[in-house]
Amino acid sequence: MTEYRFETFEPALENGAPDARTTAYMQAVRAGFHDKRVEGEKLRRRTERAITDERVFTSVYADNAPQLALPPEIPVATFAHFEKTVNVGGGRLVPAHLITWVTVRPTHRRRGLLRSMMTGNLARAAEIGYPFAALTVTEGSIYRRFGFGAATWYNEVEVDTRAGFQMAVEPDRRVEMVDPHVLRELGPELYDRFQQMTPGASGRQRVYVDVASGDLNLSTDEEDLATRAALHYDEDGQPDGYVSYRFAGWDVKPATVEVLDLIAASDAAYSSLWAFLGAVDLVERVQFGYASQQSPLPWLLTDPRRVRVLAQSDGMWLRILDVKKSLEARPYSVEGSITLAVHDDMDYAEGVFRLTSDGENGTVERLAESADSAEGRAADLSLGVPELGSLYLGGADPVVLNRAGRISKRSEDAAIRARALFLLERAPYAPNDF
Ligand SMILES: CC(=O)SCCNC(=O)CCNC(=O)[C@H](O)C(C)(C)COP(=O)(O)OP(=O)(O)OC[C@H]1O[C@@H](n2cnc3c(N)ncnc32)[C@H](O)[C@@H]1OP(=O)(O)O
Repeated sequence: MTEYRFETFEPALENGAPDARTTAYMQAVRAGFHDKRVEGEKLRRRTERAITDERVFTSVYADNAPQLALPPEIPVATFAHFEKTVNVGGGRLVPAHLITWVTVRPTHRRRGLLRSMMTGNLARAAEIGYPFAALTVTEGSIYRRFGFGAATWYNEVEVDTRAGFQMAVEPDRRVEMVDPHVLRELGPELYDRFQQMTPGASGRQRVYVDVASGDLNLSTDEEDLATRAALHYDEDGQPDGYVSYRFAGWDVKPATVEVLDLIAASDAAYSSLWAFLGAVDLVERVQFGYASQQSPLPWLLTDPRRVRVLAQSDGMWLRILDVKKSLEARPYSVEGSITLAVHDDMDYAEGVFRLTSDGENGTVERLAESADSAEGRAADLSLGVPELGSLYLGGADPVVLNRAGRISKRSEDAAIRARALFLLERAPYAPNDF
């Protein structure tokens, strides 16, 4: 039987190049996601970004490799975690444990390596005291078993900008084109303002700035000279939003602009940036992969049918580790109280909890250790920890989850009361993966 060795470490550069352990890890991740090998300067830059994001790597090594097989220094499985804040509503930014770069080599899959890495990692996150962990997924069927539930969603949209594109309410159009490099500094500043006003938005990794500013084309790993950018200015002449985009090429029909990033720290910026995109000549279509599901976009246009949703995707999945901390961290906008019986196979969130809101803050009292107790049987709602993750930012509707049999209610109006309690000022949205 293969023996496995687990090692957790920080990526590092040595004499300007990633050290051997980091290089081997990065190559294993690339292989796990079917990406080309990267070497030299490109590998150094990728490693630098991981260091900037303060990612912590876990590698799993197999103890033996037959002749000609990949050498034992190349991990057979990888995992990474890092900390970023997540807006849990009302501009409250909570440090969260983010998980990424989970791969297992095909010849070692389904032997429990993901399970080992995940259970060990979540245990450490809970011990440190994170209220929740989060990840974005390649497949929707993997992470529920570890207690994660989808909590934010986004749409891939395309907008028909041919003749006749018209704004329903004329925006201020205080938009100017800029050298995309200005976003190296300005992009993160504007993103911070956007994050502050957007429930579900998490601190973003370095790669998003590099793409928005044209420093990185993800397909070539090189600078992208096709990147263009525009800023919106507020009444005082200060930037409060940007769009970064590229023309898809003359071979693409209809002529298309691909939005790389669109970050608006005001509604005026949002509508003026779309008005700008709709006015780019020789272009018939604008595509954006990370549009909010409940954005004002269709309402901005005289013809809402010009916005077509090409795909819907779940974004961030949450794993509540501490029910009391999580529910008390977020704000509430209505007064009320509800009891929740939460089932958690991994035990972190198991129990019966009473959430009471004064219309602003919530307090949580733990009524019983087990959801299968008498208190649990009397609770208003009974649900699994993944469903609690989905409800947490107000993104999933408890009435719908109840209809799907994913949560059960003990009192007639419990799901409707939960809906009102959990709703935040905006639908949760994060314009990125991690
Ligand atoms: C946060 C992120 O990084 S998302 C990226 C995830 N990675 C990828 O998609 C890369 C390609 N896939 C892989 O590398 C691997 O197949 C992984 C990481 C998804 C799974 O790794 P494995 O070591 O095979 O998983 P492991 O053996 O620990 O399985 C644990 C459980 O998950 C289940 N499982 C594993 N992969 C999948 C899957 N793709 N779909 C559904 N269930 C899965 C297993 O059946 C097992 O179920 P059980 O608890 O009922 O026994």
